Amino acid sequence: MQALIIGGGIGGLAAAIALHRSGWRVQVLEQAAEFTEIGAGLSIQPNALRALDALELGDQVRAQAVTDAPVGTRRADGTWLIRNDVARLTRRYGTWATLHRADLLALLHRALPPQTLRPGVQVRQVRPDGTVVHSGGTSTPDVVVGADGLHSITRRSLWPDAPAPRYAGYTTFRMITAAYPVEGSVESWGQGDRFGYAPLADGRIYCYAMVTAPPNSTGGLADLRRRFAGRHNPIPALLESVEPDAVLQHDTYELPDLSTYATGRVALLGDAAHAMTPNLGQGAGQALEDAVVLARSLEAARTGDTTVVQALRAYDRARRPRTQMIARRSRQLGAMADPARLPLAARDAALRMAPASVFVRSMHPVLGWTG
Ligand SMILES: Cc1cc2nc3c(=O)[nH]c(=O)nc-3n(C[C@H](O)[C@H](O)[C@H](O)COP(=O)(O)OP(=O)(O)OC[C@H]3O[C@@H](n4cnc5c(N)ncnc54)[C@H](O)[C@@H]3O)c2cc1C
Repeated sequence: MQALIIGGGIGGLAAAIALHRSGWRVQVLEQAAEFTEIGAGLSIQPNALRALDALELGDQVRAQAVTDAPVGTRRADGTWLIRNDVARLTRRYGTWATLHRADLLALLHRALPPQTLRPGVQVRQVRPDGTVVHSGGTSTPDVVVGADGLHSITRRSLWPDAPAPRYAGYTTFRMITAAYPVEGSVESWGQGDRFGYAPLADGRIYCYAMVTAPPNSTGGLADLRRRFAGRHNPIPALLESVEPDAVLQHDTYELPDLSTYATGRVALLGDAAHAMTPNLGQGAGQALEDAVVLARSLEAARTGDTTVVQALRAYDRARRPRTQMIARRSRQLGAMADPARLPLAARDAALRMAPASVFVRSMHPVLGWTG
């Protein structure tokens, strides 16, 4: 039984590992000449780490990550909005981790035999019968997995009526600064903007900012330094140490809910199925969960106990409600930061009325995945 995976990002490589381990012949087609990730950090929440454990990669991730750093949320003046008891959180939900995206991708890449990976091959069309037309010819595998991201050609080929990605209302900046002492993994909420920082294992700091703005309207590092100049420490210092070409800036899009993640012998996975806003740090985590569940659903098809079509329907039933719930919660959390929707005073009052941690509470069913 042969599985063809379109896209070699975190989701595609994780799916390839899960399917390869359960006995499928796997090919990953990746349009880029190499399997690479952008220069940014990644939060691995407890549920995502459990999915990596299911792929037998959790310990390698823990070894390369900062785990269970103190987490909290500050107001723009530096006073604490939420300060979490990390020991309690870890006991309740499991370990948190932050690592460099490239380290995670390299680790996934190493777990696959080289002959499964085909970089430099671009998919041009996926036909309803599961035939994949690409720059290297055509392929007719037993199952096709579209793990090709927000602008998925798999989705555009076979879900022609699916709604287009929509603008989430803010620009996102990501950067890695030089080593700097920080108190843990912190988010600072201002009016219409947020700034986050978290240590990486080598002492450097992964930073991100989200600024409410119309699309194509914000102007790079200079803008960012001006905007956060009066913010509490260490934010201005972190921004001073950033090299201009280390800043990744892009308008943030999310995918409206699809009515199914599977059609015939083709399934969507990761951002191709459910690209979500980054507020809960769950997009890659959900792609990892998808990969584990997809391989389990397809196991019965590999052994002949069910058909691929039925197995992919089971995958869709298992994954769509959860991923769409998480996308909704992530959107709601992002809306709290938008002063046009919730003025600052009302937001802080709402947060004060929920003293434990609205963030952790909103994440409770999200983190609770047991596979
Ligand atoms: C600002 C920001 C911060 C985030 N932070 C976090 C976080 O902390 N934690 C977390 O869990 N998630 C986070 N996410 C979400 C996470 O980055 C994504 O959900 C995840 O990377 C999606 O992985 P993927 O493999 O589904 O898609 P992608 O990473 O988009 O990979 C798709 C791959 O398919 C390839 N491809 C596309 N089209 C074709 C084609 N036609 N032919 C062949 N190959 C093709 C692409 O080149 C690419 O390699 C964040 C997202 C953003 C925007």
